[in-house]
Amino acid sequence: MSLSAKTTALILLMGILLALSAIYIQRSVVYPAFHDIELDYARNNIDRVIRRLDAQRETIDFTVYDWSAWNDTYSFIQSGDPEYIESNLYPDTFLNFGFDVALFLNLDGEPVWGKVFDFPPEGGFINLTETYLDEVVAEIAGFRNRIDFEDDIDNQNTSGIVEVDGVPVLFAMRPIVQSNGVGPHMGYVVFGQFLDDELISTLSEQIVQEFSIELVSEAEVPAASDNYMLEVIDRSALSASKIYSIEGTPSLRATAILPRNITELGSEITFYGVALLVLLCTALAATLLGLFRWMVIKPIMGLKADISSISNAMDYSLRANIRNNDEIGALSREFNSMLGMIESNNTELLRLNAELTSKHQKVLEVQGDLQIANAELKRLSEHDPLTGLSNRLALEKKLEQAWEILSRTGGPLTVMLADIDYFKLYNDQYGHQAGDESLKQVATILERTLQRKSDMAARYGGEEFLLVLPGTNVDDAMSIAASIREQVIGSHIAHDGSPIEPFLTISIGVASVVPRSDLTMEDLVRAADRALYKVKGGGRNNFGCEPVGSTQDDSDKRAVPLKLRCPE
Ligand SMILES: Nc1nc2c(ncn2[C@@H]2O[C@H](COP(=O)(O)OP(=O)(O)OP(=O)(O)O)[C@@H](O)[C@H]2O)c(=O)[nH]1
Repeated sequence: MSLSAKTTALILLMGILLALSAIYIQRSVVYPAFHDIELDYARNNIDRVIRRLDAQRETIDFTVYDWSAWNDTYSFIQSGDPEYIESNLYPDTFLNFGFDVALFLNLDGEPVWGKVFDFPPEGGFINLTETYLDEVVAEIAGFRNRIDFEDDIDNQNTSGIVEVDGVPVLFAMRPIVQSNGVGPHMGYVVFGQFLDDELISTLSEQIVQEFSIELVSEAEVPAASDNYMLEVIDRSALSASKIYSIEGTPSLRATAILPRNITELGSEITFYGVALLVLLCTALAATLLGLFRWMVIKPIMGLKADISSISNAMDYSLRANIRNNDEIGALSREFNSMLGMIESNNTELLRLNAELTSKHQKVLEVQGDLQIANAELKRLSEHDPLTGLSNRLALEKKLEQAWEILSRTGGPLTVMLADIDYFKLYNDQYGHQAGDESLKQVATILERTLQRKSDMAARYGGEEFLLVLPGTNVDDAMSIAASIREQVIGSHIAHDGSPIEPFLTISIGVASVVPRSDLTMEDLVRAADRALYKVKGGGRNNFGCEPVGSTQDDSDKRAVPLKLRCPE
């Protein structure tokens, strides 16, 4: 995985973690905070509704207070004078005060006068007295007992809500006293108002908060100490309810449906906040990545390209071109410094190598000289310096070798011992140096006559030569001996002192055998020597053969293979 990919993955991971953290904080901190504000707002609103209902109750109570402490009312409750009603309580009076119910009760709770009206929105009024008066009187009459006549006159009142044909009626009751506020109490004034949809709508408009009401009995009242009931309906609405109690008696449940503006606002803030955060993170990540690529990746790739080209060219005089004044630049400088060291080491190595090559060349030359010298030494150690033929040392090795091989293969081994006749006389007559020259001439003849590579001509003694012919049988050897004799004669090397011919002659003794364990090389050479001796004794300038035996005396007795028998 490249550095760039790793960095991208890391930045992405950090971005995701940041966004998740932001979402988590929004959910666990911001949302709950907004929700709490929303609940407080809901409580405040439903409290406003309750306060408005109570204000409505107080308004009715003030009016009742006004009418109950009025001498005309005091007289009316006792006399029942219709003049009082006609003068004061016509339907418009109800409308002006906003009342639907007006009752004047005697001390026993029976109505002296009472009316129930309904005022529809389209105008006019509906008289519901006959329909509901008895029911209203029956519902309200029991409230008289709540008035404490021992209390201050201002506190001698009661109010509440009763249900009339399913509609809540908010009312206030006070005892009727004289205008100066003293008794005795002559009866009760009750004014009431239908809490119908129209009135609730009017109250809602006044407090700019829609709400609804429903009657509750004490049994229905929830146990919650603050009587609030807050319930989330959905994402956009919240229901807030509260019990409206009058004089400690639960009477109504007011409910307001509130829009969840705060939550929606919080949701929007969260959404746009997270979106902005993600956007900023993305922009920041892209910027960081671009900077990282420009400041780190690009110089690294440049350094890598330089290293690759230097490595491929194997030219350590080249240098990396990154000149940054940072860690990568430092790396480049270190690399260049290393290249400098490699270059100087390389130069030194090349110099040492050239030196070694030169020394090696010299060693080779010396080796060549040594080989030549060795070869010359070998040649000198194995050859006679005068004639160039093999010397006795080489001859003995050759004989041993041939004897061993032929003893295994069963082939014949033939030797010839050649000796120049009357050579002492030659030296005496022509000088030692001329003798040396004639020796060389004879050696050349011998060497030229031998045809096989395995044959060898060696200088055996002063003017004596031994020829080794492995694998050559005695007949062929005799032919070779004849050839040598003739060639020596044919050379016409003047030898005036020779008693037999006026030129140089040679005598040759031949011996041949298939090597066996009961014979030795010495036996073979001795046989050739005997043959030579016989030739010398027989007049020289000739060749002859002798069979191989351990001694001269028993040589004739020794059985010799037929094919190796010397010719008669
Ligand atoms: N010039 C020369 N003479 C040599 C060399 N080696 C040996 N001689 C001589 O060869 C002669 C050999 O003589 P002898 O052994 O008496 O034999 P011969 O005179 O050849 O007589 P026969 O062998 O019996 O025919 C000696 O006089 C040696 O001095 C050599 O390297 N150069």
